[in-house]
Amino acid sequence: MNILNKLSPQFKEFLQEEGIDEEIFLFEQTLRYIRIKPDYQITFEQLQQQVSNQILSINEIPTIYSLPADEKINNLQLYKDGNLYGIDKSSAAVVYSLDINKNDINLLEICCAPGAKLTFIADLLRLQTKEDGIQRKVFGVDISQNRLNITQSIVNKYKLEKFVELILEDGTKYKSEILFDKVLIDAECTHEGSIKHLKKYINKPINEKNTKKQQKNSKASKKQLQKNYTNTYTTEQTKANQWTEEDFNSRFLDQKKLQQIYDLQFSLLENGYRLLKQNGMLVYSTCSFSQKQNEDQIIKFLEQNADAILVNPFHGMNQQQCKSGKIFNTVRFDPKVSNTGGMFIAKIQKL
Ligand SMILES: C[S@@+](CC[C@H](N)C(=O)[O-])C[C@H]1O[C@@H](n2cnc3c(N)ncnc32)[C@H](O)[C@@H]1O
Repeated sequence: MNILNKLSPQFKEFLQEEGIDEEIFLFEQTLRYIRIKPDYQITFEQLQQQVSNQILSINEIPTIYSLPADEKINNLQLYKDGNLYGIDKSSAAVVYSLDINKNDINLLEICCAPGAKLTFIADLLRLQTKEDGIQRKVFGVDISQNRLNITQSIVNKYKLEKFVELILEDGTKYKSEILFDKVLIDAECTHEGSIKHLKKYINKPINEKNTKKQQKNSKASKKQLQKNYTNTYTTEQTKANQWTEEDFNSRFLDQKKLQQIYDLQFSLLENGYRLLKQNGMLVYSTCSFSQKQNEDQIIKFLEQNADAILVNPFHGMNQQQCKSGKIFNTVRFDPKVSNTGGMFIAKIQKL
């Protein structure tokens, strides 16, 4: 059955209002992506033998490879030993756009869990430290304890503890005594760019979408969240990517909740920028296709911050596989063009 027929009229309305082409949901991603630890010594022939004979090198981003979408990685020895990670190419590109180099000592990622980008950043810092002995760190802030627990276990698995500090905090309020060389804000968003995940939800029969157990969990975790935080609009289920119907509706269809997310994104941007050193770089990314959550946020931010300028996120990277955003110097990964999940990337320099 055509998946477009399964989208609810309200969801279609959301897509229309946000200027998102619903045909995007017809796209089937045929590739998945992996990352090899940057200093792990392995030849391409060995990767073909140990991972898949269909592995391909992604030339634009070092250490990233593609596999057919249905290849599993969990049983691979390289994965078990902590030398191989699963990461979408669009997420790897977000880290690549930070252009991490020897001058970067302290980095900050706000909205860091479950840590796909954070562990990539930490690996690149570890590599620099291996060369010159100078200790470096990425500070990861997230509002969800559950998701930070998952992040910590990934950090431990990949032995990156010395290069990562995790902080349970609202990213709009986080304060620090140091300013950061680079800041990544991988902002909470409506997530409809994660098409693979959204399709799983849309394809579920309606009675599976909102089981009693999920409803109960959802209520319990909502209470917990209300106890801990005041400004979040998501439940622990959505944060663990196990959406209930209620989560789905509130994420896309409730105008008040949508406004809350726009406000949250802008406050994250403001706070991240406040924590950035002069001449430092801030990258803002979301996995939403929505202009209101992407370009509009950046335009408003630039209007209010005279010392902020937009710079090209891809210092020399071949941009054939992604599209320009709706304003100059921003980038969009459009699944139909890039064979990845959706992603928006903007890079701002503080003059
Ligand atoms: C898109 S996910 C981040 C993915 C992550 N950067 C990665 O690459 O694995 C968004 C995250 O924002 C977090 N979040 C939501 N509201 C927040 C807030 N006010 N402060 C900090 N984190 C928040 C959520 O808990 C969630 O983990």
